[in-house]
Amino acid sequence: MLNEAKNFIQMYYEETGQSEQELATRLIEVERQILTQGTYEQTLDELSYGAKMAWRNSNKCIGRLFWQSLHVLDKRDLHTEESIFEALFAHIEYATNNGRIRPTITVFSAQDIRIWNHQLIRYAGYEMENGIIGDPDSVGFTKVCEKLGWRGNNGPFDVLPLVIQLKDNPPKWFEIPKASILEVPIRHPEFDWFTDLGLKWYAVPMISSMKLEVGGTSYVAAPFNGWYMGTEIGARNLADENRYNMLPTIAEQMGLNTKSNSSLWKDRALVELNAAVLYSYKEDGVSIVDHHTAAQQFKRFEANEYEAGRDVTGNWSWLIPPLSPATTHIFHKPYANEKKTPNYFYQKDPY
Ligand code: HEM
Ligand SMILES: N/C(=N/c1cccc(CO[C@@H]2CCNC2)c1)c1cccs1
Repeated sequence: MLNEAKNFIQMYYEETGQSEQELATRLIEVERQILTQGTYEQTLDELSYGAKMAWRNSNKCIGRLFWQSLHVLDKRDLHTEESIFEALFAHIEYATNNGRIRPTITVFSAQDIRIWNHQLIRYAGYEMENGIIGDPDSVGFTKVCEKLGWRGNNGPFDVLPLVIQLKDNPPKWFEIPKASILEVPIRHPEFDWFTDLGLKWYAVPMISSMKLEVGGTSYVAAPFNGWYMGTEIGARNLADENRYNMLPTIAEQMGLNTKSNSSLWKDRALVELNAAVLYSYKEDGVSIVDHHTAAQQFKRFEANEYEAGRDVTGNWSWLIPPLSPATTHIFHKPYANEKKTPNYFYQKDPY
């Protein structure tokens, strides 16, 4: 830990232009804390900058241009389920901001707290005799919630409860108040029948299953949000066969020949679904970015990093969008997938 701490503090002080003297003083204090207590407490500034560096180092993220504008909420002093739930509530409200989404992370104390949700807001999935209702991706976690006593309405868009666990205590669940959950009904700019599909999605993606590693400290409960890139909803969540699988229905409504691959019915349905998602979010004033704009922003990120004398690392297969990937510059160049820290990492599910 001492080594990782020193490397991080060194990098942080150099990047933020603090003096050699300040660096030396801080390093002595950090070393003293680690040698006497086995760990050290990062200052709010160190933690805040570390969380931003972790975003900058996230190889799979196309949205990294805005890494310096991350809002960091320090909740390392909370140690009861109720206070933590309140803080998650506050995160949802603050990040949503009535649609003008603020990229935000809330950092809870480094140990003893786990959030069981994959995302703070996500739809339930129910396995029924003749198929799945809701989000198939959520079937496992929905069963866990039902085992804890939660009951949904067996609907396609039931928002799951927040589930948090302190130490080895039994996990506790809390319903998120409906007023805090901003959703967007999906309609199409030309096809009036689109509304009748009854599709909607939630405004803010808030990942709560990853850990934040900064200077040798693992923050295993550190939910973070940005805004969506439209393809995540339109080309995956509502399109994948093992998600909401909407392409056949949309193609039929469009009058396309779904019996022949070469009619490109899937591709035509996919484009209209993605156009509908972008149209709906924009009309409701909810932040979203199309994949072309996101790629251009990523190109600016690459230029900024070059100016700063840093190598850009990336995971090509994740950085290219799932719709029209070759229309972006990303598709046509390689990226080194080198893992830098600070960063966000997967961790094993607590259930
Ligand atoms: C501000 C708008 C943002 C946009 C549009 C954006 C976009 C994306 C997209 C499209 C992905 C791929 C997701 C997938 O294919 O399932 C991704 C991955 C990721 N993003 Fe961003 N992002 C944003 C902000 C952030 C922020 C604020 C953080 C953290 C502070 C972040 C950290 C990550 C990480 C860690 C991954 C990889 C997740 C994994 O490995 O499963 N992003 N991002
Ligand atoms: N737009 C986003 N998209 C995602 C970012 C990270 C992860 C995910 C969901 O990842 C799941 C696991 C692999 N694909 C789906 C989505 C953001 C979420 C939080 C901050 S930005």
